[in-house]
Amino acid sequence: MGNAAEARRTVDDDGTRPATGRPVPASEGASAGARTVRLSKVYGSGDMAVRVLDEVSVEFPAGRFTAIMGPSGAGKSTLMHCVAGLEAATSGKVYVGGQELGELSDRRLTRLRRERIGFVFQAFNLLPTLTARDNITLPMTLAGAAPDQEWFATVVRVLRLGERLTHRPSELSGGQQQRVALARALVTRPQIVFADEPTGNLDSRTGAEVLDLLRGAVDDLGQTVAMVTHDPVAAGRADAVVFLADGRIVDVMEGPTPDRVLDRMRGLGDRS
Ligand SMILES: Nc1ncnc2c1ncn2[C@@H]1O[C@H](COP(=O)(O)OP(=O)(O)OP(=O)(O)O)[C@@H](O)[C@H]1O
Repeated sequence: MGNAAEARRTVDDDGTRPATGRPVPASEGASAGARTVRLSKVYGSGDMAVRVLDEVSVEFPAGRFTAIMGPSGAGKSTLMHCVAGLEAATSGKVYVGGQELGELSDRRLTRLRRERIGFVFQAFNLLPTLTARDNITLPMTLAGAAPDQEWFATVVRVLRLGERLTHRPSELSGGQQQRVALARALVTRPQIVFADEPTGNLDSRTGAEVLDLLRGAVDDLGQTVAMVTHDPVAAGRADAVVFLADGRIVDVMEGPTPDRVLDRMRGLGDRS
């Protein structure tokens, strides 16, 4: 049996067990980076209701790099936003670590987002008046917490930002700005880092560098990463690819390669 077929077997028919790139022992659920159980998201109501996510059960295992792919409009960004606590589920559950997001007050949810989730967006969202160092430590400053100096030094070393800490974003190249954005996402040691099309706006060399960084964050720092992408080459750097179509998980591919990802996407009717 091929990897993909084997991976598919891990999805329960009734969807109650999260789809994942590998079988998950029952005891491991609580240590998962993040997972959803029968997550649905409906926008609008009545005749205008659109079911964007339909009972999605998926896991982003701790210490692994998972890509999310699917045709345009499949619900990838919505899934990411729900798991990151940026949007509320219509039904079903979302867990970050062992914490179910639906149980949290707005205040605690904001805190969890700030302390336990890292974001890397296409636009780097750096503050132009702050130095690289202050941009990186911004989440801690907002939380009134002091950065763990040893961890800060590790992140800065791995991302090769040591010489750049006093520079402002306008004094940095695109790739350097992206590294600062990634450092900011990592500095709180989040449970999971979400990357939304992190290579979308970049030339191929800088894009490859960003993928190296995400891969390195997983391999060298033990980080958990979930990345939405349209790019089979980017998805090929992940440990597993979760395929969404029409708001449902249709496949999970272990050990993806760009060719296999491209084939699968064609099978889903994607021509992009
Ligand atoms: N706030 C909203 N209100 C109503 N419909 C929405 C809203 N946000 C998203 N949608 C719809 O939900 C569907 C899924 O959107 P989503 O952005 O999650 O897809 P995607 O897979 O990320 O697409 P793309 O690859 O094009 O970015 C789309 O049909 C979109 O129009």
